Formats: sequence, structure tokens, C-alpha cells
Amino acid sequence: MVNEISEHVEQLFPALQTQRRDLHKYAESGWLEFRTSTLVADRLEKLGYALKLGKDVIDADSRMGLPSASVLAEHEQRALEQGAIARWMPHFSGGFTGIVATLETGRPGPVMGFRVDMDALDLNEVLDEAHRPFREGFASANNGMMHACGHDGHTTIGLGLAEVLMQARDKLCGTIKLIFQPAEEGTRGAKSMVAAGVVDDVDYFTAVHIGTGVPANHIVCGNDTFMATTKLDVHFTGVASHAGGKPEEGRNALLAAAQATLGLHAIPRHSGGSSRVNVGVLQAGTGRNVVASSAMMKVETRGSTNEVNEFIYQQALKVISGAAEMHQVKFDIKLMGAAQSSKPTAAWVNYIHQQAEKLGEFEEIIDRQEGAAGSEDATYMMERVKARGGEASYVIFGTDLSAGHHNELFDFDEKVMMQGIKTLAALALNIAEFKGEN
Ligand SMILES: O=C(O)C[C@H](NC(=O)Cc1c[nH]c2ccccc12)C(=O)O
Repeated sequence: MVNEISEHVEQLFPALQTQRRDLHKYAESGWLEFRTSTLVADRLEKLGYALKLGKDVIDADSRMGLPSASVLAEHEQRALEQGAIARWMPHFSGGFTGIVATLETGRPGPVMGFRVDMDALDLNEVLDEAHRPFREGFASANNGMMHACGHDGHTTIGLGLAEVLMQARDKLCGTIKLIFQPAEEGTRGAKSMVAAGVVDDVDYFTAVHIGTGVPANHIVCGNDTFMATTKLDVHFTGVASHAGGKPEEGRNALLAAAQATLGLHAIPRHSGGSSRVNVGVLQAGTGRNVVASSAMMKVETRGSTNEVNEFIYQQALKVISGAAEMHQVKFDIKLMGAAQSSKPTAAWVNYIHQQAEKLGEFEEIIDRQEGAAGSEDATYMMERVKARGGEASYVIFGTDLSAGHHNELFDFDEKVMMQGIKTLAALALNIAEFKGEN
């Protein structure tokens, strides 16, 4: 069976490459995946999946870091101009760009959930002959948006898996649930899908990522290093005044933000685990001789456990209010994203290892990745599945990269998509071989 699947996936490669390059060219960042989601929905319906879309899979109030109504409308319009399929758009309009595709085999068995993400980053792709996407005509056509983290590959893996599993449906049991998530960057989207209940019936859950520094032909069966994180936008509002004539009448928002930045980076460590804090954006002021009346900063905190992140976050709130008090300015804090820490379950990691071994394609099969310290909101899904007694893991398929993630020259070796599809398909097809811990 595995051999048949492998052959099928290899036949699909040219189509996968075309699909990935199309998504790459029309990169859409979080909550704005309008073209992407209409194409994904259309493809999944044609394959024969039962679909749940938009508000049925995204809880409106649990969305974080949603762009403004005017930005949403503008990008919906652009998506239509760039080939979005209009009849699907009403489902996704207003920032509800999520899809869950279900295949009921009609035979008894578990519910297996697979999660891929669809969003691009807010980044300008390099338009230079030295960069393959430009050279071969699929660099981002969308200014300020770029697939620089491989989610174009993840979405393509999800669609390829959908095709392969549908073709092999007579050999499957239980239920297959394919989850296409918006707005992973900034950890904004997953929580709203969990709140809508999309993983409430999932017994075995697997999320995927390509790259992340893992070498080609290596697989990490259970990434174990995700940090809990909180993302904040902070606005300081002061009073403008003549910087020479009446500086004492001003209330300096720039200084409050600068003070807060230094204070944030000086938050003490926590003995319970590692932590991070970053002020990634700091903007303030309007003119050289004007006391700055406004300032904005984008902040994130992280911790190796939820508790450590909560400690750093609470300290951050005190630093921000303290800096505002010091300069007598007002402040406003908006929660823009969040994720938990989460660990994969051992039995599921072992099963993934066993299936990867059977495929015979990997040079190295690593159970747990140590050291790296990113965040992921798939952790909300993992924790929800685990809380109900299910199994969950986060798999990384290594690949050669042209530059690091979130870099303007990012690109990956597209062959990794085949390894991803083969491995995930094997998890579903051979589920009878899964042995729980007890
Ligand atoms: O917090 C975010 O915005 C999510 C973003 N996530 C990623 O970059 C994914 C990621 C980071 N490190 C790893 C390691 C393994 C898999 C995925 C990742 C991050 O950590 O900044």
C-alpha cells in the first residue's frame, strides 16, 4: 500500500509544484487568505470532501490580530481580481478564512486530524535574478506579503494529502479531518478554530511544518520546543508642544515608549524555564521640534511554560504602565496573538517514527527536536486533543533552504512536499498498526 501511495505522490509532483508556486505568487497574510481559501475549498469539494467553512469553523470573537474592516474589504477585492473563486467568497468574507474538510469512510475507526496553515508574512520578497521565485516567475505579486515560512508548501501538502487519501478511501477507516488554518503568523488563528470546536472530536492530531533548520531527508516526529507567547500592540498618547518654547507643556509619548522598551528588555528571568521578550516595532513622533504626542510599539513575550510566559507578560504590563506614569501619558494595550506551550504525546511520536521508518525515505528519524525556540498556535489544538485523552504531535520535514525563515530570500526544495504527503498518508492508511501506551 505504501508503495502505491508513493508512486501516486510522485506522479502528482508537477501538479504540486504548480500549486505551490501559484500560492507563493499570490501570497496573502493572516486573515486575508481570501484567494487561497476559495481555491482550497473548491479543490476539496471537487475531490469529494464534506466542507465546513468560515464562521462554522472560526469563532468570531476568538480571532486575534484581525486587520481593520477596510483592509479586509480591500484584500477581498484584490483576491477576486487575482483569481479567487467568487462563489466561495461569502463564506470567508470579513476574515473567516478557515476550512475543515472531512472524509467519512463509513468504517469504524478513530478521527484523525491533520492541520496545515495558509498565511504569508508581512515582508517584501526580493525581486532579483539570484532568487529562484523571481527567476522562475512566481515571486510574490503582492507588495508587503511573502510566503517566507513555507506555508504555501503546507497548504499544498494538505491538498496533496486530500487527493491521495480520497483515491485510497477504500483502504481507510474512521474519519479524516483536514484543517486549513489562517493566521498562524503572530499566533492569531488557531485559538478561534479550537473555540469553534473543530478538534473536539479528533482522536489523533498531527500538525506539520517544513524546514526550520532541519536538514533535508530528516524528519522530526515530535517537535518539543514550542514556547508559550503573548503578542501585544501598545499605543501611548501624550500631548504635543513646542520643544524649544514650552517643553514643560508636552507629555512625551516617545520617551514613554523608549523607557518601556528598555524596561521590557530588562525584565528578570524566571527560574521555572527560559523566556524571551522582544520589542520588534517602535514608532513615535511627528516632527523634530515637536514633543512627540504618540508612540506605538509591537511587543511579544515568550516562556518555555505557560507559567513562565505569564510571569513575563505580567511584568511587561507593569513596565508599560510604569513608563506611561513616569511621562504622564495615556496608554492602551491590545492583545494581538497568543499561543500555549505544548508537548507531543509519546505514543503518537512513536507511531510517526515507525511509519517514517517504513517509508524508507529518511536518512534520519528524530523523535524530539531540542533547543530551537519558536512558538506555534497549533499548540491550542494539541492541548485540546490531549485534554480529551487523544494523541497529538507536531512533525517537521527537513529541507534545504535558500535563506532562513522570515527572510526575503526564503525558498525551499519542493521535493519535501512529497515526503510530507507520503508520511501523513501512511499515518492514516496504517492506523490499525497504532498501539496506544496502555
Ligand atoms: O510566534 C509567532 O509569531 C509564530 C512564529 N512561528 C514560527 O516561526 C514557527 C517556528 C519557529 N520555530 C519553529 C521550530 C519548529 C517548527 C516551527 C517553528 C514564531 O515563533 O515567531
